Formats: sequence, structure tokens, C-alpha cells
Amino acid sequence: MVVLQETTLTLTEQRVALIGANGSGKSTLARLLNGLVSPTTGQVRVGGLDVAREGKEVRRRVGFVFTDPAAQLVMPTAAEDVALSLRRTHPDKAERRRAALEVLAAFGLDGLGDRSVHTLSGGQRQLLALAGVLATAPDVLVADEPTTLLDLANSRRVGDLLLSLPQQLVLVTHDLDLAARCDRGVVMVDGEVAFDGTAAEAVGHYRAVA
Ligand SMILES: Nc1ncnc2c1ncn2[C@@H]1O[C@H](COP(=O)(O)OP(=O)(O)OP(=O)(O)O)[C@@H](O)[C@H]1O
Repeated sequence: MVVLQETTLTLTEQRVALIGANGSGKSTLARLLNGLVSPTTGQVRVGGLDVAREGKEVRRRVGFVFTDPAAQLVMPTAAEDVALSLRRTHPDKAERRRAALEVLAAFGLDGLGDRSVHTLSGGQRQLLALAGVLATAPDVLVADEPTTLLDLANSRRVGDLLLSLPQQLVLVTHDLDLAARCDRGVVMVDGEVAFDGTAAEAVGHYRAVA
């Protein structure tokens, strides 16, 4: 089965939204960017690196946030989870914990370091997943519907945070208000790019065809 038709995209804008109906190929396109899936034909390059051949280096540069944070929170406590991301930059354990607590505070999760990740709210878990990925200092963040499971306040909070990141963001979302705030919008229909332009135009196009 062909999931994505022939697609040529050069993503240079700071914040790129991928929008479109369920099953249109957004997640597949996003997953190609860090090698979570591989193309059967064609090539994906990130910062000059070939994702298929230099996958490890690409994954170091491209952070990926899933819709469900449970997919990526692997340690028992919040602090330990962030600390895992810091093991390369902070080899000393005590220093690593201190740095992890600082990261948590920066994401509004102060005081939750020793909490089991299972006792955190959905919003807190999504912020923690984001904190963990960003603690690895990726050049690019790919986020696949990161606000879908969140209530209004948390989805605003996570959305604002994503849009204010210094690194490039590729955002798959059904939140059209959030998508419209990006710098570029790509609309997928049946595995093809149906529209590519400013985010506001892309949202308008999607609303017209949906
Ligand atoms: N590994 C796979 N093997 C077979 N089919 C797949 C695979 N991955 C995705 N698909 C199919 O490809 C299509 C596109 O899926 P994809 O997850 O990229 O869509 P999406 O636009 O992200 O959808 P949603 O908004 O529902 O998350 C779907 O029909 C899906 O079932």
C-alpha cells in the first residue's frame, strides 16, 4: 500500500504546520523526518544528513513528541525521566538531577520531580514529555498532535510553548487555530500535498475542502 504519493518538500520555515483529514498521511510524513518510518523510494534529508543512512545522528538532531506522552515517558519519576535525556551532557548523577529539576521548573512542573509519571495529569505528562525531548537540545522538534489529549488551558499552554521554541517546529495538528499561527501550512489529502503556503491560507484551504 502506498501511504504517501511522490512528495517533494523543503521545509525551511521556523514553524511548519501539517494539517489534513484522518489518514491523509500527516503522521507518516512527520515520522519520515526522524526515521521512525523509512521511505520505500526517495530520500529524506535533515540538515544535509540522509535520514536512512545517518539515522542515529538525525535522531539526535530531531526530537519527536507523540500524541500520547505515555509512549515516551519511560522512567518511574518525572525527574528521572528528564535526567535520562541529560545523561550525555551531565555525566555526574547529582548534577544531572539538579539540572533535571531546573528543566522541570522551566516547564512549570516544579515540585513534581519525585512524583510517579502515572500520577501526573494529562497536561503535566505532555509538558514532561516535551521537557524530556527538549532537554536533549534537538535542532528540530517534530510534534504529532501534541495537544489532542489536553484540555483547553493545557492545550493553550503547550501550544504557546511550542510556537515560542527557538528551534524549528514541524507540527501535526487538528487544532486549526494553532496551525494558523505557524509560518507555513501544508495540507495533506490522500497521501499528497494538496496545498502548501502560508499557514492562514492552508487552514482556509482545508476548511474549504473538508
Ligand atoms: N506502517 C503502515 N502500514 C500500512 N499502512 C499504514 C502504515 N502507516 C500508516 N498507514 C496508513 O496510511 C494512511 C495514513 O496514515 P497517517 O497515520 O500518516 O495519517 P494521519 O494523517 O496522521 O492521520 P490521523 O489524523 O488519523 O492521525 C492511513 O490509511 C494508515 O492506515
